[in-house]
Amino acid sequence: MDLPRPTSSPGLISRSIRIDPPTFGAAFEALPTPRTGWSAPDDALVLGGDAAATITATGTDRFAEIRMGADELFESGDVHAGTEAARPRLFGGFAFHEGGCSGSPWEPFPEARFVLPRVQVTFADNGTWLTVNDASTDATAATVEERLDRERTAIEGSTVVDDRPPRPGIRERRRTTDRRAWKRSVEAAIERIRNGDLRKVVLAQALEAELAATFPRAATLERLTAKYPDCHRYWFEPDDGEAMFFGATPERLVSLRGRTVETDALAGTTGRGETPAEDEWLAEELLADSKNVHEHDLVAETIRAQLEPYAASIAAGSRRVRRLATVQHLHTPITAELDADRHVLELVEALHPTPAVGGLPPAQALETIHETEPFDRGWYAAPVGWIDAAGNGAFAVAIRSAVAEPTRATLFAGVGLVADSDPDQEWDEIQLKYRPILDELEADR
Ligand SMILES: C=C(O[C@H]1C=CC=C(C(=O)O)[C@@H]1O)C(=O)O
Repeated sequence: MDLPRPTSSPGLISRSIRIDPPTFGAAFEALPTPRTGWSAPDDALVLGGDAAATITATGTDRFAEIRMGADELFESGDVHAGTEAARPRLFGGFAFHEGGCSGSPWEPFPEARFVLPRVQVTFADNGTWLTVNDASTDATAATVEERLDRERTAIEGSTVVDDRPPRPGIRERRRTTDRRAWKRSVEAAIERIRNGDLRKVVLAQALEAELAATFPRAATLERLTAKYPDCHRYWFEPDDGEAMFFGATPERLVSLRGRTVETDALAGTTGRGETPAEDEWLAEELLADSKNVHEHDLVAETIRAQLEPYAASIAAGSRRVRRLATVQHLHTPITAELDADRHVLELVEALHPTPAVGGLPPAQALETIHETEPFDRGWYAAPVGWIDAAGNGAFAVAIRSAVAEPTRATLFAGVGLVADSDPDQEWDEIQLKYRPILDELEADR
């Protein structure tokens, strides 16, 4: 952890001011690297640049280590945030597996990494805010305020025009898993399920796309942000290298505010129709389909059971259909009141991986994933989100995601398998789940 701070230091100093709203592109380009971003249906759009503090961790204790680092960072501070959305928050995520992030394209990504942006632009309901955070020993209110003035000049004076470069186009595609290998893997998993020691497993694939032009970061993220307002959108540039992990996920892992918890069971999928009537028909069919309902209910029941040890009460809504741009999912919203004050990372650790991305029983499912998938999941399908000084936070499951390098993108998508899954249908479902990112890579026609 990189937090030099003697006891005499005031700790974290944070100052915010309201600024004239820059365009997304101007703010993104003006921010120092490595950049971080977060946007959710009930939250402001936050763009972060550089790090006032970076907390990393590895292994089974990674959740507790990040929490200890956050508690230390937030222990004392001189904070004038101006608005709630601009208060100091650590943004980051975890690897799916402990010991993950070994192979390409994950080398630059630690197993867990959270960043308090040094410079942050927050597009909130009550205006656009510029924030400077500093946790170094020589920081004073005066140096932070001077930096804020300089950053304001840089962002408001940014000459970046909002020219939205075209989508890059794809020169070549490479799959980690061809159709034959996929069929074999799915059949083996189904056999294990039928033999009784596994109830459900989520198997994923990766797709590497060589791009015909440089990946346009700002334009892609701006388009994803605008196109998926109902999803959690996120991006993380690691300290080293030129990679960026990003995506727009419909799946919330957990959010905690005070003692109120909100989470979602999201599993069971069908496509979108050509017309509203066809959409409706597909949705009705999904709600009545026993394979999808079983796949979904395993997730909803497990989330409830995982929350139970922490909750004074839990309530689940009715199973419904959540319609997204390219797919429709079965969705059960779940809320809980905690029995005591807790940190959001306790809940993240208890819930990850839900059977929407892992399986049941967890140990057998993870073993099947390890044995079957010929690539490293890295941060795919893992928790990404934020934590604040009070231990509140919001985390999403990083699906519908990719790692972008200057001229290459690696996309990830998975499907839940139960006893009566069909390999061909599951293959098609994976192709649909690549769409949100692929649509941003394929050349404009
Ligand atoms: C694992 C993924 O989706 C999960 C979330 C919703 C529906 C799912 C399904 O129906 O298989 C998956 O459990 C993915 O998109 O990579």
